[in-house]
Amino acid sequence: MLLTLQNFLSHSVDESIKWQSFSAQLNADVYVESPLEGVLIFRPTGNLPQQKHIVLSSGIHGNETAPMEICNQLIADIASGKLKISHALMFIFGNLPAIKQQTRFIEENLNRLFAPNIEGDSLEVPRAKALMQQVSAFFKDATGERYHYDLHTAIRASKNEKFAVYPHLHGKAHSKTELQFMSDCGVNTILLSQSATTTFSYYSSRYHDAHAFTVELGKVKAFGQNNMNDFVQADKMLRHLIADRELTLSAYEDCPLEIYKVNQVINKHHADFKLHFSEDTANFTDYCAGTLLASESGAKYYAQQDGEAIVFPNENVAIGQRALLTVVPCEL
Ligand SMILES: O=C(O)CCC(=O)N[C@@H](CCC(=O)O)C(=O)O
Ligand SMILES: [Zn+2]
Repeated sequence: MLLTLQNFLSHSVDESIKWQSFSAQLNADVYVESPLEGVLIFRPTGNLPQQKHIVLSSGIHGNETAPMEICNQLIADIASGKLKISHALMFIFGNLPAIKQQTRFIEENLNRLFAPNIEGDSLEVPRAKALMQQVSAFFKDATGERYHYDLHTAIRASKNEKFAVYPHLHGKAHSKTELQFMSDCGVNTILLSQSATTTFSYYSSRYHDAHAFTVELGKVKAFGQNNMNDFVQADKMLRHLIADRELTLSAYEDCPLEIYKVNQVINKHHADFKLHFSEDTANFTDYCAGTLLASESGAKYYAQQDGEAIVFPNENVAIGQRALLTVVPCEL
């Protein structure tokens, strides 16, 4: 089992290994179980009061490698005893066939399928259902706070290299502590979503009352091409979160946060959907009010305010899906 945990990612995508669930006492302090392919749970031995329940997911998009490499190393270090744990932890490698093929998804974007009543024929639908079941079971008995950081990397370069989407909270207050944690991870730009979505982080936030974020740690690169120095701060803070009962964070006033709110969610309705800026335009490039950003049969989409910036532009998404977000600076 130790061998498996030294490279759980490889184990999860190795077609020559017939996957089997397992559970075992890892050492005197840690119990480990793998209830589903690509899913691993560590629990501290003994009933620690107020322990956190923390989900770290990566590979929800199969080509976003840096977060998987970070999580794989965290797992290996817990397995070897180098990294102690103070909380219940669930690691998820999301879209295993897509990870094997080094592609964003196989048939459908997994990160649009996290809705309790999701139905569909794609390869990704049963995986989304199984992951929602796992997360529900994990959070079910949590007495302390719940957390879910869904770790990604973005297709485009970004003016603000690391950023996080804070799912819509339906009137609940945003957590300043969570923003301090993000900032200490090197994630200084936060997008406040203004509507319900079917992303994994929204699912955990909405249905499990977890502190949840989609965290964009940089730009997509192939396995082995990531410069792990780019993730030192995030890695350090994740280790601190995992190992210590309480977090020590920078004061909110000292966090160099840039907060934006989503202004427009622009979905693609027709095959001729077209962006009106170049392919190498970085996320957070901003425009003057009235600039044409995108068009398709029967519709033109403009910047509505000076300083409105683009995020996640992608004209190749499936019809009906989000092709562009626009964001504007705001206060919390
Ligand atoms: O760079 C891109 O265009 C996409 C990067 C990515 O996968 N982003 C997530 C964001 C999810 C959210 O809005 O919370 C996604 O599109 O699924
Ligand atoms: Zn992604």
